Formats: sequence, structure tokens, C-alpha cells
Amino acid sequence: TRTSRPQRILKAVQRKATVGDPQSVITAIDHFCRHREWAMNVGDEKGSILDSVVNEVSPVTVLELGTYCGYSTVRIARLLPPGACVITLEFNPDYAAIARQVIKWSGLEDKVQLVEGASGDWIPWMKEHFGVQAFDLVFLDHWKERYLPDTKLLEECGLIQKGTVLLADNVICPGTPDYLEYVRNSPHYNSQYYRSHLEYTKAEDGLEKSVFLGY
Ligand SMILES: O=C(NC/C=C/[C@H]1OC[C@H](O)[C@@H]1O)c1cc([N+](=O)[O-])cc(O)c1O
Ligand SMILES: [Mg+2]
Repeated sequence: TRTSRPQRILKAVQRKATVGDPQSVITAIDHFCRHREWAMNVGDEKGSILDSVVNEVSPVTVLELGTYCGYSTVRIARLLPPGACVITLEFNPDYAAIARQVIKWSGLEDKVQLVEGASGDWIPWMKEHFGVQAFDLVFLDHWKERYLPDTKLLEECGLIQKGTVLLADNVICPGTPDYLEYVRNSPHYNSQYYRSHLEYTKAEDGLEKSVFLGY
């Protein structure tokens, strides 16, 4: 049978990127997805906004929901200082297997904890299993209908505290209307929209950054 798209993305990394060089992994994936096959990575345009938010927050613990092939995991982890790490959750075992290899090729495996499973099942165990107090930054990029329930679950589990930054991909395309309504109307969040484009296309999309203000 044909290879999968994630497998073809990994091949492009292994062909074009240098082991231990995260920027070359990012460049290889962006080139492949722009010139060969579109794929749902956050991409270079929104990725630059993600970079600026990571640099602004300088987080010690990051949660990423939705790993896919590990593109944004590498973007985030490459900016983290020693001792900081990103925990990334992926439901699809085939995606997770590819992501592990992409992350390894980038040389960032020491800064990444990739967890296979459903966000709703894992979030309640984060404190106990990973010794996390609260997340400094959460990047939401998984199933769009899970953004709101998982945000509420993170709040209930005390994993979002005063100053925690939520950064959500695809708030316009495919769109996350219930999540947007929540963070923009809640008195507990200060929310702003970074207008951009759907990865590798001219369609509008953007990232929503929401800072938790405490209770
Ligand atoms: O569904 C998207 N992301 C969530 C991915 C969900 C998949 O990964 C976990 C699970 O196995 C599911 O099949 C998505 C979709 C588009 N899109 O244009 O359709 C663009 C994006 O940036 C996206 O993150
Ligand atoms: Mg996305």
C-alpha cells in the first residue's frame, strides 16, 4: 500500500534536513508541504507568531495538544532553555510514531515528552504523572471541538494558573467558534487575535492568544 502523508513528511526530513539541526527540519517540512503536499502543520507564517509568543513567555513547562508530525513541537522545543520542556499529546499512534522520529532527527528529544492518548484522559493525570504544577504555555492544535472542553478541564485540574498563556491554532479555519466565544467573553482571560493565513495557503486563519488573569 502507499505510504502515508506523515511517512512522506518524515522521508523529506531524512532526505533534506541535518540531524541535530531543528531549523533544517522546519525548513524541510515547510518546503515539502508548500511544494509537494499540503499538510496540517502550523506552518511558517503562523509558526513565526508561535515563535514570538514562546520567546515572550519564555516558558518552563509547555503543553501542546495535537502533535501530528512534530513540526510545532520542534518549533517550540528549539526555543526552550535547558531545563524547560514541552509535553505533547497525540491521539493517533501513527502520527505519534512519525513525530517521535522527526523530534529525534531534530536532536530535541531531551526537551520533549510525547504522550500517546486522548487529551481528555491524560489531562487529569498531568500533575501526578509529570510533576507539573501549572503550564506556562498551552498550544492548542488538536481536534477543534476539543479546545473548549479541554480548556475547562485544564482549569478544573488547576493546570492553568494566573499568567498561563493559551495559544490556539485554527480559530478561523477550520474554526473553533465555541472556544473563541469563551475566551473572548470570559472575565478570567485577556484575549487577542493574531491574524494570519491557513498554513501554505492564502485563506484567512489566525492564532488566538489568551492570558489567564486568575480567579
Ligand atoms: O484538524 C486539524 N488539526 C487536528 C488534528 C487532528 C488529528 O490529529 C489527532 C487526531 O488523530 C486527529 O485525526 C487541522 C485541520 C486543518 N485544516 O485545514 O483542515 C488545519 C490545521 O492547522 C489543523 O490543525
Ligand atoms: Mg492547526
